[in-house]
Amino acid sequence: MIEIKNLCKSFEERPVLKDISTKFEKGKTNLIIGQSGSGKTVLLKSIVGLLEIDEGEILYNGEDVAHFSNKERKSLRQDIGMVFQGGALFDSLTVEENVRFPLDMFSKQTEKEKLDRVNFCLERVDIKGANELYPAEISGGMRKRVAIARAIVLNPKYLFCDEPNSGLDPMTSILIDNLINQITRDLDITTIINTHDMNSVMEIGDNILFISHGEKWWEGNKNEILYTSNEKLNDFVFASPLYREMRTLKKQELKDEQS
Ligand SMILES: Nc1ncnc2c1ncn2[C@@H]1O[C@H](COP(=O)(O)OP(=O)(O)OP(=O)(O)O)[C@@H](O)[C@H]1O
Repeated sequence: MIEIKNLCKSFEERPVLKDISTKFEKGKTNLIIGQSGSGKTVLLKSIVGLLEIDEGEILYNGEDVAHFSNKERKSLRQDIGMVFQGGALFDSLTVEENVRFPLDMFSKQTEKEKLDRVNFCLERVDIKGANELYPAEISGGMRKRVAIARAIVLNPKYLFCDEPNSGLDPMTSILIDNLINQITRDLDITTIINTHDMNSVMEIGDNILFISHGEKWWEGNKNEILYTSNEKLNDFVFASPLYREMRTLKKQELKDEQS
């Protein structure tokens, strides 16, 4: 589990995150949503330690990272898998080399063990026979799968994904969402996803944090969001007639399940 307490972050005295507290639970898909520029990426980067915070606490399994020794920080870094916006694969490396990269950096496994692990992870994300291909030779959806395989190759406890569906068609987005959701449960890890995708919100949001202008406005799960009276959140999530329609259908589905 990851907990943040009273987190504040400014850039040149311009506050970007204002006193945010929340918990991201283990074995659950935690989503951060909010308008463009609301502070989602800054929050994610602060949690993984890519940005220094001004105030507050970031606790991994109850331990404040501010008090970690260098050794503990290094160990935490290896427990973190990241799927960056756009995938961020190395263009000059093959699919296999991309996924093996963290193993080459951090593990002392033999070549055979590394190859077995790479193939296991590629199979886990449903990619077979693409080991020798380069990122430019595969589709956007496959590149996301490779990025996920690379993110889980070191068996992380925490998985961070920044806009994993950006640039994907709706069908592929659903497949990627389901894959991340399933991996989160199978590996029992803490997953945090930044997203704009309202379909993700309604399908895989075990825990949803809504931020606006750097402030926490709402949190809850994918069922609770259907019934929220929070005006700002409603305007953001159910702005389009399509999503309002989807909300009606989902509410009916929930009623049917309960009766
Ligand atoms: N390194 C930086 N220096 C100065 N300002 C920054 C920096 N990084 C982010 N910001 C500012 O912080 C605010 C929040 O940015 P952030 O990237 O977190 O938004 P976001 O919610 O992730 O947006 P999007 O959905 O478009 O990716 C923006 O106003 C941005 O300009």
